[in-house]
Amino acid sequence: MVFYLIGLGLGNPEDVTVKGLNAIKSAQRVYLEAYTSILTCGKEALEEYYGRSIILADRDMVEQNSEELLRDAKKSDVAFLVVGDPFGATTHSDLVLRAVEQDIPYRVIHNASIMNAVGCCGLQLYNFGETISIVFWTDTWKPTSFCDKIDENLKRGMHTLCLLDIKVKEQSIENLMRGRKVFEPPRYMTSNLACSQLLEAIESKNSETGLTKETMCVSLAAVGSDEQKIVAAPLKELVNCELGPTLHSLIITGTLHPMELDFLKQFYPKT
Ligand SMILES: C[S@@+](CC[C@H](N)C(=O)[O-])C[C@H]1O[C@@H](n2cnc3c(N)ncnc32)[C@H](O)[C@@H]1O
Repeated sequence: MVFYLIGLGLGNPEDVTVKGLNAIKSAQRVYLEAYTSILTCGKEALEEYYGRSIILADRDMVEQNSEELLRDAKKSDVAFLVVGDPFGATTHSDLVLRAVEQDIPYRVIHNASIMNAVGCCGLQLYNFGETISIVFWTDTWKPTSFCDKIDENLKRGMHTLCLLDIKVKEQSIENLMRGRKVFEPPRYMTSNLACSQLLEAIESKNSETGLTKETMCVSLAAVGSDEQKIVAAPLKELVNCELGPTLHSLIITGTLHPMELDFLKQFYPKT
């Protein structure tokens, strides 16, 4: 039988493909990968639309306990659902390799990913350089290495897609030390926080080259859903723009083609 990796797309339960839905309906067990991305509609809305109950698969289950996931996949179909595309940003290659090792046939059913849906702001996908991740800073840990990657992209005139950190099933140091299995509420980084970390990073680097507070950036919220919102402004202004519900992504623009610029104008903040 088959281990299916099925992309759900980005917006609503209806974004699943017909092929994906058929595989979900025929699978004996259905898992939802629940730590690299989310659909804001929640698991219940998916269950209702698919007519199937869904088991949430956290990072531990996928990375440490894949036997459970792949259990019986030789005898019956198992579906592993991933928001976006199963190979968009987080590739889940490990899981596929474990299925291959166990001689379990697998099939991938693709869908839209944030990696290509960002084209909705009018920037050409061809003009993007390396994608980066911006992580939540702490009081004592403020990595700025992503600035070098942004500068590398800027030198070549390329745009930079910044994926923003997601923290689920985090434990406070205190609970961890006491061995208590109590988890913090999930956190999804907003574009405002990403912009403010970037501004602080620029200041700490004290450099006038590459990324500056004047650089034109684009924030995208809830792409693909009815709440989708896009705002384009210089970094120093974008930090204060309200985007609405997460998930958010941020783009630092490189050299803008006149048509890209024209397209972006519709997303300038209304004054
Ligand atoms: C690991 S990546 C997503 C991988 C997913 N498999 C895909 O193909 O889209 C997760 C990050 O992508 C961005 N993202 C995902 N969905 C988004 C959406 N609908 N709107 C804006 N940003 C999104 C956020 O920055 C989020 O933290």
